[in-house]
Amino acid sequence: MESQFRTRVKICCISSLDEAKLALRYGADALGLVGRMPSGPGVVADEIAAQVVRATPPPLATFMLTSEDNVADIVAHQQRVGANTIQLVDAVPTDTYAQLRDQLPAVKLVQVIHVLDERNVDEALKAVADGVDALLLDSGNPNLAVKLLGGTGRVHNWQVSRQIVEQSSVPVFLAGGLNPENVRQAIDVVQPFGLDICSGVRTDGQLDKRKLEAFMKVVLG
Ligand SMILES: O=C(O)c1ccccc1N[C@@H]1O[C@H](COP(=O)(O)O)[C@@H](O)[C@H]1O
Repeated sequence: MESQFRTRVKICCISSLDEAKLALRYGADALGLVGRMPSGPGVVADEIAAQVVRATPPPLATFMLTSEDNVADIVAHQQRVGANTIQLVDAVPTDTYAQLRDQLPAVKLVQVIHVLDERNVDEALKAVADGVDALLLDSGNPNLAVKLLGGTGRVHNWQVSRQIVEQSSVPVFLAGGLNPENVRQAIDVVQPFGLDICSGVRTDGQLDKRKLEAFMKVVLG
């Protein structure tokens, strides 16, 4: 993206209609609904995710996080939830994006890249070349025996993320360990299109109004 009006915010790990309303009241542009995962704190039942999707007005986005890696399972997940955006949290075969576009033409595709080192720059640019609508750079490690695909509460190497932002022709979201204290620096260093946050605005797993307000104040001014 050459320019942006302001940094967009996705509030992730939404677990109820009340959390969705709170996030939207404080200015969220998108809500994240975490599907079944091998690990992580943010999973919500498909029925609740579908309720949140139905209650979310345009032009706001609903991101369905899926760890499924075959097209039929991803499409089935989307049809249960109805989200307008699919966030693929694991690597998928090259032709997956084209097949998803055929079957779900109105749904946007966001590929997560787990930033470990500079090799992830090529991985990110390949996903762009293969046809994703946006990238989301998160912390985690998909190479572990039990995959760590997000929701870590940890930051990664933002210099690598900055390189990806500079070279990507599609919008890039930054995630991983963001909070009200470090988000200003994250924006300055990485200059992402959008931010994505889960644990940094939560207390004991619940969306925390004070942390959310503090986070949004830094981002939106
Ligand atoms: O939250 C989870 O349980 C989760 C599990 C597997 C993949 C992604 C998950 N959440 C995503 O992780 C980012 C970063 O979380 P955090 O801010 O570091 O806690 C979050 O925004 C979700 O997109």
